[in-house]
Amino acid sequence: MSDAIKHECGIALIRLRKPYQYYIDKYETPLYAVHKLSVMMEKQVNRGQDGAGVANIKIDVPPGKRYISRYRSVEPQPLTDIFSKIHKKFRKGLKNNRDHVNDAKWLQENLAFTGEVWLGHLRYGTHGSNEVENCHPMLRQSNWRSRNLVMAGNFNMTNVDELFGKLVSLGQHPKEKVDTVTVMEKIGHFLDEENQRVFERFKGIYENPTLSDVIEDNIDLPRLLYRSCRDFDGGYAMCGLTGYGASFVIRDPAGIRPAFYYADDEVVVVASEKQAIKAAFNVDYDQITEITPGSALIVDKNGEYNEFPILPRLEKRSCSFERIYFSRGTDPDIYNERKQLGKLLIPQILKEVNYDLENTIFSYIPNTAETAFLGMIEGLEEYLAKKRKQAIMEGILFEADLEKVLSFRPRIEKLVTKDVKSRTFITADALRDDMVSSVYDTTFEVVRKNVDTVVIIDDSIVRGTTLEKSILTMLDRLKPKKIVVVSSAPQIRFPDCYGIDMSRMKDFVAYRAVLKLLEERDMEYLLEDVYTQSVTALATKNPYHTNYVKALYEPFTDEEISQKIAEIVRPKGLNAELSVVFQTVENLHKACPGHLGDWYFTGNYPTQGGNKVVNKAFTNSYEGKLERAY
Ligand SMILES: O=P(O)(O)OC[C@H]1O[C@H](OP(=O)(O)OP(=O)(O)O)[C@H](O)[C@@H]1O
Ligand SMILES: NC(=O)CC[C@H](N)C(=O)O
Repeated sequence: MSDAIKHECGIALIRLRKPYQYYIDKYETPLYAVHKLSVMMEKQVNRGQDGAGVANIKIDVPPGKRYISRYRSVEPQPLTDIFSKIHKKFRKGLKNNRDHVNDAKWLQENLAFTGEVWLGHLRYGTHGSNEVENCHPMLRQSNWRSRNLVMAGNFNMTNVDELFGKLVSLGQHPKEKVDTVTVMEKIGHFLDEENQRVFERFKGIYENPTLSDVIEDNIDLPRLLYRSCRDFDGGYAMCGLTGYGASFVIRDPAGIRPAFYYADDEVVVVASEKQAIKAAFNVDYDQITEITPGSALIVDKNGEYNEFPILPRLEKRSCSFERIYFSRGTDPDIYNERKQLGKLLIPQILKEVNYDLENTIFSYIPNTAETAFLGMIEGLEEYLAKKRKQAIMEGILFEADLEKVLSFRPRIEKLVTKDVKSRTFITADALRDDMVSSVYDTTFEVVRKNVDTVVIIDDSIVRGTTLEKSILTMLDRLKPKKIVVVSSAPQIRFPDCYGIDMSRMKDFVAYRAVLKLLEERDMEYLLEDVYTQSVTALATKNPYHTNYVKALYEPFTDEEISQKIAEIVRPKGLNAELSVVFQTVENLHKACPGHLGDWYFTGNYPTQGGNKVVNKAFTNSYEGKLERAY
């Protein structure tokens, strides 16, 4: 049994900018923020199904009263679990106090989850087990309000071990090695220092408890974030709430992980996907802004907000896999990009079916690939329109021929149905084989036996399990002459380490194809060369400069690798001819020009840590180790 491939997480932050009473009066409910946060989180369930958490901070609560509330859950439906608990708290609290239902002061004094600052998180764990203790938001508590920190993030650092080492060298004694704790401790350490710095500055001028307020007003969050994050190497959108109610979201300098925000005079909200903000607040898309890479959106204690540049920006390399598969496809930009991905594949597909559209049926593997399929059909229509024009321009003599040309439509069928609306990709490998083989169903009596070619598009082929364990055998029962599998993503060749947790080389069917090619062509010495180079580099102080693994792919063309992939995923006993067509990296960039992060396809990592991870992933695989590379 091996680990599951994991994804990124989802974040949702809401800051109420008006007094709590305002929302009760205007929206006639004390649960305005609860409702909005639950919608934002529901719309991001695609980003995390391992667990979830919600934290809430009340600003300006008198000493002795609780002001931080939090629920986390790893139940099968964590959001339902959390939000039903919050609702229950309200029901219980108001049971004998119905008169107070619209009384903000009473509610804030007597009930949890009535604060102004909200943080929600959906988790796909990448570090640490799937237990409630590892769910975000995490708390770093103190009796000094301004030293409290609540954190949640969508992140993966390539250098967590180094970061952990630095904490130890600072004299800390962390009780855990979970990456979220490491990152939070780092920010927490500098929050403590910042508190101390401001305290030293004002201690002779103000007396306690005024001094505490002065500290809160003078904490320099951009400075503290710079000091904390300058050593981070990875992809991240990290959210933090301070005990006094200021909040921040900092995004990595290459913009690898997504983060968007919207603000008006009532709220400031942040989410990993635009669609979550749109669904909860129904604002225009052009009012939703991307947080600038390397910057932090900071909302102060008074609700004033601003973006601050924190770290030197790197070339923008936002994750393209978000666009291809991961994010919700209802975001209009993503929808169009996915359609474009399908459309751009048309020349390769036509070639593969010998331009014989009469004997070709087009279909898709649900769910994500549906949009690329629509684009593919649009591309076919455009191709046919050109053909018709050409026929007319060239002058067709017989009416029947012209009729045929004009009325011809591509043959589109829904051949595959997915019975469960869940993502198999994130299921543990051992369970996934079973799940994948039973989750799809197929339509019979549409394909003309031994005559038709079936072209079927999927968004991506990673391990090839979906094809091998299910789709191909199923389609073969329809007795097509040939099956052409089309991937709207290029070949996934290199590990990801910035969010989508694909860290083992042998998981990738493209890598397995290359191993076979090397073996067949007596070129296995290349493996040894790359191993020696990687081991040598990893032993030095600077293992970051080269991705040696690229050299293994270089001797082969994309087509040779695709052909070998087709051989590998071909189930025993398959009768149809089989070929696999992948998107080119060039066309991927054309379709998603704002998201040029393509390291899993090209090996060009957006931060230096990536090269170390890939070399390590390779040496692990070469030595037969199953452990992760970062
Ligand atoms: O090559 P593999 O390793 O099998 O992975 C790729 C498959 O995994 C995903 O399906 P999933 O069921 O997760 O999601 P979807 O319904 O959103 O397409 C994706 O859409 C591909 O079909
Ligand atoms: N997918 C993520 O962003 C994971 C966050 C963090 N690495 C965790 O495992 O909890």
